[in-house]
This record gives sequence, structure tokens and C-alpha cells, in this order.
Amino acid sequence: MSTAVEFDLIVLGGGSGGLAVAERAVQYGQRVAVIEPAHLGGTCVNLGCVPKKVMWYAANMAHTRHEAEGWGFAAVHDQIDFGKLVAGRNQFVDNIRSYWGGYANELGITVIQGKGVLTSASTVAVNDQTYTAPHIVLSTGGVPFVPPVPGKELGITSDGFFDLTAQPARVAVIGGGYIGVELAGVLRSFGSEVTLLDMLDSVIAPFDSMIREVATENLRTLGVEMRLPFRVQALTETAEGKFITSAADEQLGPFDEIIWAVGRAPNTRALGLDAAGVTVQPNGIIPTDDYQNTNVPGVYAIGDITGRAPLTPVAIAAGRQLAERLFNGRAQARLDYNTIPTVVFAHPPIGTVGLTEEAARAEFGDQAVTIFETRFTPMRYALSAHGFKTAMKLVCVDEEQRVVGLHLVGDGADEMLQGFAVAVKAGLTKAQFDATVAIHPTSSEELVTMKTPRDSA
Ligand SMILES: Cc1cc2nc3c(=O)[nH]c(=O)nc-3n(C[C@H](O)[C@H](O)[C@H](O)COP(=O)(O)OP(=O)(O)OC[C@H]3O[C@@H](n4cnc5c(N)ncnc54)[C@H](O)[C@@H]3O)c2cc1C
Ligand SMILES: NC(=O)c1ccc[n+]([C@@H]2O[C@H](COP(=O)([O-])OP(=O)(O)OC[C@H]3O[C@@H](n4cnc5c(N)ncnc54)[C@H](O)[C@@H]3O)[C@@H](O)[C@H]2O)c1
Repeated sequence: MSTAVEFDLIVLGGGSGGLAVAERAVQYGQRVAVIEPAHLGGTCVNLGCVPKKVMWYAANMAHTRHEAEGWGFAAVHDQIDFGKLVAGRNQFVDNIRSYWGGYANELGITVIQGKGVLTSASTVAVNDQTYTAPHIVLSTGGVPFVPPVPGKELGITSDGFFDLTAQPARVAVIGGGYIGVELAGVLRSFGSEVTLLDMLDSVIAPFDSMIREVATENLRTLGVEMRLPFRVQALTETAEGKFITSAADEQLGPFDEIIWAVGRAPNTRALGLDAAGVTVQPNGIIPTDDYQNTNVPGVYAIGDITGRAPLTPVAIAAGRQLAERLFNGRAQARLDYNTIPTVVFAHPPIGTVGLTEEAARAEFGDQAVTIFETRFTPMRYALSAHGFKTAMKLVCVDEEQRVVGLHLVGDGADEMLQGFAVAVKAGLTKAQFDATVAIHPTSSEELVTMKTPRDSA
């Protein structure tokens, strides 16, 4: 091997977290290298949030088109040109990738193409070259997990979903978490027959119970067939299509595509963690303290590999805070992982910030918790034959009714949540919500006008 090339910071992984820490560090005058084997932008740009959101917008247009007749527009019955949508989406993703390439270059970040492997706590090998730095950030994200059942290779994952160039007519989605609910919604909105399975008896299990209930009702209204709970035993294929067999020997199918959406596995194998002495859990997660430190001084981990709130803005915020701490003298800079808002881009979307009712009761006790909630069909569907339900819940605690949880499902929930997340993060009370004049007619006005606590109604 040739002599090691020196940097101040080496980042393994040019995704959401890696690019964020690199950008901030280079702005503070550091010599920064980002090692990336695939495309800059990582999962979010290339195989996640961005292409997913394009498909979600297209699915929304499909809904609007179906509803338009009730509002006086001529009926349009054309099917979506899936190939055209995919081509446009890919071009959009390509533009973002190119932007990152140019921007990284402009900033002065050295991008090294290849897989990085730690050879010690301060050196990384990429192919035959060694690089060294006093600070190394691990931000290698994750890949879709596929359980080891017979025939598992007959299914695709979210990565494979983004490779589809034709719309599958009959689809099964295994896993009713974020990805399963989002992809099932998109495909069903385009007219595919969709069956959604989960091993649990509910989709989006970690969400508040009322939100789960209404989101499930909305999935049914959309026409998604649900099989809950369902334990997958094997996948098989005949000339008719693909089939799923349950542990109880029930068979579902035939399907044209089966999509695995049962979680993601951290990219921490073959990363040389042993050589550097970095502790890793059996599930591949790298534990960190509040400051993103691993157990080895000078080696940090951010983003999905840390197993905490695997979301793009979380990886970005963790990366920026780390750069502030290491390179801008802010010794206490760190990301507060509490009260992180998040949205499932379902049809309609689902949003949540803070504690569920169940978590608040467990933490504060039943006596301290007051719940305000509402369910309705919004005015958006006034002239439509069918309408998705909206539901909202405020979880308040103590005498002062501090709002510690805010949960939404319904049209506009995705855009509604960010502002209310500021209020929840700021620790505002129900009285302060109510002191804000409503905007009428909207759905969000309910969040500042709910008067009667649920249990006293
Ligand atoms: C289908 C889907 C939809 C999603 N939608 C959303 C959404 O709407 N909103 C949201 O907030 N989050 C969403 N997410 C999650 C989001 O994409 C991740 O939380 C985020 O990308 C994590 O950032 P990261 O920096 O940890 O990793 P990543 O962005 O995954 O980046 C890791 C990078 O490391 C690289 N790498 C791997 N091994 C090595 C190695 N040995 N050396 C160097 N580099 C390596 C990879 O190629 C990759 O580019 C979605 C995810 C998926 C799969
Ligand atoms: N909108 C967003 O912000 C967004 C979108 C997509 C992904 N993400 C992130 O990516 C992460 C991974 O998403 P995901 O949907 O893969 O995971 P997830 O953890 O959200 O959901 C996985 C689901 O699969 C089920 N499951 C697990 N094993 C199963 C099996 N063998 N058979 C049937 N069901 C099974 C689980 O019960 C769970 O409901 C999410 O946790 C989220 O943080 C975020």
C-alpha cells in the first residue's frame, strides 16, 4: 500500500448524515474526505424519501382525478403512464445527485469512490489506498432486510420497487410499517390490487392507537386488502404467479410482485469495526452516547446505523451538531432525540410528534393525562363520493395541560405537523394552543378549537 493520505475528517457514507457533517466541517476549514461506493445522497435521495415522494404526489393526482367528476369536471379514465412517471422521477433524482457532486466539489470536499474499511481507529482503506484522520464518522446507513424464509428471493424490496418500469397489477406487500403502508398506498392509488400483511395485528404499530385505527380504515377505503396478523412461511411461484404461504398453511396469491418491507439492516458488516475496536450490537447497530461518540475516541456514528429514529432530518441534524462540537468549539453541541416529528406518506398522510396516549399514561400516570380528540370527514370531500377520514389527538399532561403528544391522520397532515411540532417542542399548553385564533375553513383549526376532553364528554 502507498503512504496514507491525510485529512482532518474522514466520513464513511455520502448519504444524509455523512454529507451533512462533511459540509459543516469543510465550512469550518477542515480537510474532509467522503467515501461513497454508490451515488452521493444515499438512501434518501436515491432509493428513499425523494423517489418515494414523487410517487406519492403522482398517487395524489390519481385520487384528485377520480374525485374531479363530483366537482363538475369531465371524467378522465386514462390509466397512468407508469413508464413516463418513472422516467421523470429518475431524471429528478439524477439532477439531485449531480447537484451534490458539483456542490461537494465546490465546497472542497474530497469524494472518494469506493467502500471504506477501517484498518485502525484512525485509518481507512479504500481499495489499495489508505487514508488517515484524527476524526472518523461512520454513516453507512442501511439496506432492506429480508428474512430467511424459503423462496425469499421471489420478493423484491423497496430498492426493487424503484427499479420497476411497469405497474404490477397484483401486489402483496409484506410489512405494514412506514415503507409497506407508503408503497401499498401508491400502488393501490394507481389501480393495482394490493394485499398488505404484517406479523402484528396492526399496521404502523408504534403509532397512537386512534391514529392506527383511522389509518387502517383509510387503507380499507382505498381498497387495500389487509391480512393482519399474518406469519409468512414461504414464497413460491407457478405459471399463475407468486404465492405466499402462512405458518398456518394458508396460501395468498397469485401476485405479480411481492414486496418485502419488514425493516432495514444497518450497513455495518465488513466495515472493519473489529480492527478499530468499535463495539457493534448483534443486530448491526453501533451504540453511541448523546454526542454520537462510539466506544472508541475519535470514531463517531450518525444516522440509521445508530438505530435511533432512522429518518433523514435526524441523520442531518446529528451530523451538523457533531461538526459544531468537533470543529466549532461548541463542546456541548448535540442532537436532542426527544420530540422528533415524523410523517408516513400514506393516503392520506399520518403525522406524529411526541408521546402517544399509551406512552404518556405509562410515563405520567392516568390521573395526569387529558386527551382531546376528533374524527371527521374533511370538507375536501364535500362533493366526492368517498372520503378519507381525518383524526386528530392532543395528549396533554398535568394540571397545566402541557401538550406532550400531537397525532394526525388526514389530508394535509404532512404539511400541518411541522408548525405544531414547534409548539410541542416548546412545551406549550392547551390554553396557549386555544389562545391562537383558528384559520377557517381548514382541518388544522381543530387543533386550536377542541374544547371537551374525551373522557369527560
Ligand atoms: C423507501 C424509503 C423511504 C424513505 N422515506 C423517508 C422519508 O420520507 N422521510 C425521512 O425522513 N426518511 C425516509 N427514509 C429514511 C431515510 O432514507 C434514512 O433515514 C436516511 O437516508 C439515513 O441517512 P444515513 O446518512 O444514516 O444513511 P444513508 O442515507 O443510507 O447513506 C449511507 C451511505 O453509505 C454508503 N455506504 C455503505 N457502505 C459503505 C462503506 N463501507 N463505505 C462508504 N460508504 C458506504 C451507502 O452507499 C449510502 O450512500 C426512507 C427510507 C426508505 C428506504
Ligand atoms: N416517511 C418516512 O419518514 C419514512 C418512510 C420510509 C421509511 N422510513 C424509515 O425507514 C425505516 C424502515 O422502514 P420499514 O417500513 O422497513 O420498517 P418499519 O420498522 O417501519 O416496519 C416494519 C414492519 O414490518 C413488520 N414485520 C417485520 N417482520 C415481519 C415479517 N417477517 N412478516 C410480516 N411483517 C413483518 C413489522 O411488524 C413492522 O410493522 C422506518 O422505521 C423509518 O424510520 C421513514
